[in-house]
Amino acid sequence: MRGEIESALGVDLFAEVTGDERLPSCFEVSELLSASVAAVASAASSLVEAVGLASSPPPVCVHQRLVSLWAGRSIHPVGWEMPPVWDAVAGDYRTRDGWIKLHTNLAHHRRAALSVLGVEPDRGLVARAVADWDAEALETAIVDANGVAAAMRSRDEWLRHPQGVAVATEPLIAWDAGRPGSLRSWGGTRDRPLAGLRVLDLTRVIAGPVATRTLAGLGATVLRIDPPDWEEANVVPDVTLGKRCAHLQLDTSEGKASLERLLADADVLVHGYRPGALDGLGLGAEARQRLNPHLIEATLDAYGWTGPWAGRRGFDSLVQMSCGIAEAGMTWSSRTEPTPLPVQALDHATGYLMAAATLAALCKGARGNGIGSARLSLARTGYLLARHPATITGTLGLRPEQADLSPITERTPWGDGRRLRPPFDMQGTTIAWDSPATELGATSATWSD
Ligand SMILES: CC(C)(COP(=O)(O)OP(=O)(O)OC[C@H]1O[C@@H](n2cnc3c(N)ncnc32)[C@H](O)[C@@H]1OP(=O)(O)O)[C@@H](O)C(=O)NCCC(=O)NCCSC(=O)C(=O)O
Repeated sequence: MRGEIESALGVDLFAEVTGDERLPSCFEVSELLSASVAAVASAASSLVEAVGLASSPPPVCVHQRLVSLWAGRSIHPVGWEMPPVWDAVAGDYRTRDGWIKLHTNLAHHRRAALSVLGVEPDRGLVARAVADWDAEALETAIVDANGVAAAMRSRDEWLRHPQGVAVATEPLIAWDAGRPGSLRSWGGTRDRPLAGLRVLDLTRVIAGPVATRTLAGLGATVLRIDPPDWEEANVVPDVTLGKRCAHLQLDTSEGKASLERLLADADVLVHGYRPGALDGLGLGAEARQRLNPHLIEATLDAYGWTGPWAGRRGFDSLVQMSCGIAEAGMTWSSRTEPTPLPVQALDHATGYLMAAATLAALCKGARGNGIGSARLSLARTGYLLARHPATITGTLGLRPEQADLSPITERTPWGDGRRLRPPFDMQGTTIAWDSPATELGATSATWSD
């Protein structure tokens, strides 16, 4: 696993991983997460050397227990509660011939699923309606209605499916051809290597936001943009740590002009709208390059960049259903219903790998080797994990102990909280977040107040 990540990234994974506690799974989930964070740590250390902040890459150390805990909830509220992870309808339902997962956390996706099923948002009504469908037919109908759902497939079925075939031929990290050019000097320090680096964040829910949260932990200024009506209450306290978050209506001329100004002054763009969505907003690759020839990009999608499902909306939990992970979990655990990974590991690993790819691209640029951008997908990360069945049964639960938590109280808009300690260390650098988690749209759409 480390070897594949190393060659995809083009950086030696020299970070030491400490601890051997593992999450329970039939796949090497904790190993995947640790290797992805080792990629971040190793690339960050290489960057410190590349930009002349140290004469050699500083030692880096990854804490497997903390990495695994970060894949659950990273904030531990004091006197308040995190909203539930799932809305009232989301979940696995029995079809005539198998299982389907409905992802209905976002209101427009819920409307799409319910309109296909022709029922009100009630689990019992949904279950009765789903039972009259075949899984793939319902999946297709919901996707055609711009919703999100995934039928449960076995790994063999996925490897034979045209999308599974396409994903298997994609690289873990697809680098573009690169272009000549130099980076703007952002003025990082040994303590905070990314201080002054501007990261524009057009990502949602977990995977992309984990990438930008990781860069913020190294000192980057991260500005996240969302449409004014976008809401992800169940993950916001976890993923907005260290970021500025602003609203922009990008399909208006003022909103687009604001984004163009932000893009022109950015160093990095991390995005996770569906492929083609930025083009639809008049901000396709050429336009972005014209606005900012120095811009490094890291992008993700759900199901890969080639094949019939390239462009399909998706989430980690759906990709796990499609690619055989939920079915393998069911057999392994002797349960009678789809059994996903104990955490949304495809999201977290893909997010860390996007952060690592950004750091590797900065390294390359700093060494005068041009400007490059990377593309990743949840499905390709899933393909990596599914080839690594666990040989040791993990037992780690997701409840942290006091020693796992930072002693500092984080003051959030929802109340005080304690954040997990950082999942890795780098000698001479403070891994920390300069601001607490915040509501979406809380700041102005500018690089500073
Ligand atoms: C997350 C999504 C499922 C959300 O789907 P959708 O709600 O249908 O969003 P889309 O990205 O397709 O965007 C819908 C449309 O809104 C437009 N759009 C986007 N932002 C704006 C703003 N600020 N203003 C105006 N319009 C906007 C965008 O251009 C699209 O236009 P049109 O193109 O004209 O429709 C999808 O973005 C996606 O599959 N992303 C790639 C994978 C990913 O990041 N998944 C979430 C992480 S996984 C995860 O965290 C998890 O498992 O949990």
